[in-house]
Amino acid sequence: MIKVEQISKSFKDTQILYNISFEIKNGDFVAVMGPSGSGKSTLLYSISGMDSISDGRVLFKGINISEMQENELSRFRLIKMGFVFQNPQMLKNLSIFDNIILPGLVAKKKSADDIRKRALELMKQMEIEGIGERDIREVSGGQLQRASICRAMINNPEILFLDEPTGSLNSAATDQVMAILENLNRDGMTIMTVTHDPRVAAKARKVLYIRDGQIAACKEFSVGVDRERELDKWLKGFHSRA
Ligand SMILES: Nc1ncnc2c1ncn2[C@@H]1O[C@H](COP(=O)(O)OP(=O)(O)OP(=O)(O)O)[C@@H](O)[C@H]1O
Repeated sequence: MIKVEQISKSFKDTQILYNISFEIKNGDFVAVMGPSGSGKSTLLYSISGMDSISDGRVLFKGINISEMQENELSRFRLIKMGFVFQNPQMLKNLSIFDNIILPGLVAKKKSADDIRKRALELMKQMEIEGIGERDIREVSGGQLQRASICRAMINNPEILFLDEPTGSLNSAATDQVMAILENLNRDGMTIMTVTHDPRVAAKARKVLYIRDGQIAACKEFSVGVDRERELDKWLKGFHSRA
């Protein structure tokens, strides 16, 4: 689905990403791990076109998104990609429900009725049916994050990008978000998430370890293995080589 070809990224004179290449296949679940400041978020934003790249290219189903003009790219992102951040970026003057449907109304791909139906379906799936009319300050962090996932899914994107989706959540809320991601991926959603949490990464099928702006290692889990154990072993070995 996404081919990342030798991308580099600099902010002014500082190079952050070096010559990164990899592929995200349809239905993949990729977790990006690595030390703080290694370039994980920059990688996510560079691949998704939220940030420009300095070199290389990103192909989304063969389309070179690195060459798109900003207005074309923002429409492309709105329709094809869903985004979830560590701190849910919801509008304060809208209810939870209105926040969820907003990208649907902006995209105008479906009628307002269909968008509302889709929102209700998603809220049911994420088990937050009852909170639609609430203000965003009247729900828990976990509920708000689940609402952000609904919002990210409202236009039926082809890929979901998440940046530390559980970073501000307690352990129960983290479990719920992890279960949601696992279910979405099982239903065919392609997912790429940046995470510090090995439990979240263990839900992925593939883990990229970024160090100093490069892919230092990549782990693909075989079917049926205890992923948490495998990942723990892999990360320990990796840290000892560091
Ligand atoms: N807009 C920006 N302008 C300049 N430098 C930036 C910008 N965004 C990120 N950086 C720098 O790029 C480097 C990588 O940042 P990035 O946020 O990608 O790291 P990360 O691996 O996601 O870190 P963390 O795990 O702490 O979130 C850091 O040194 C950061 O200071």
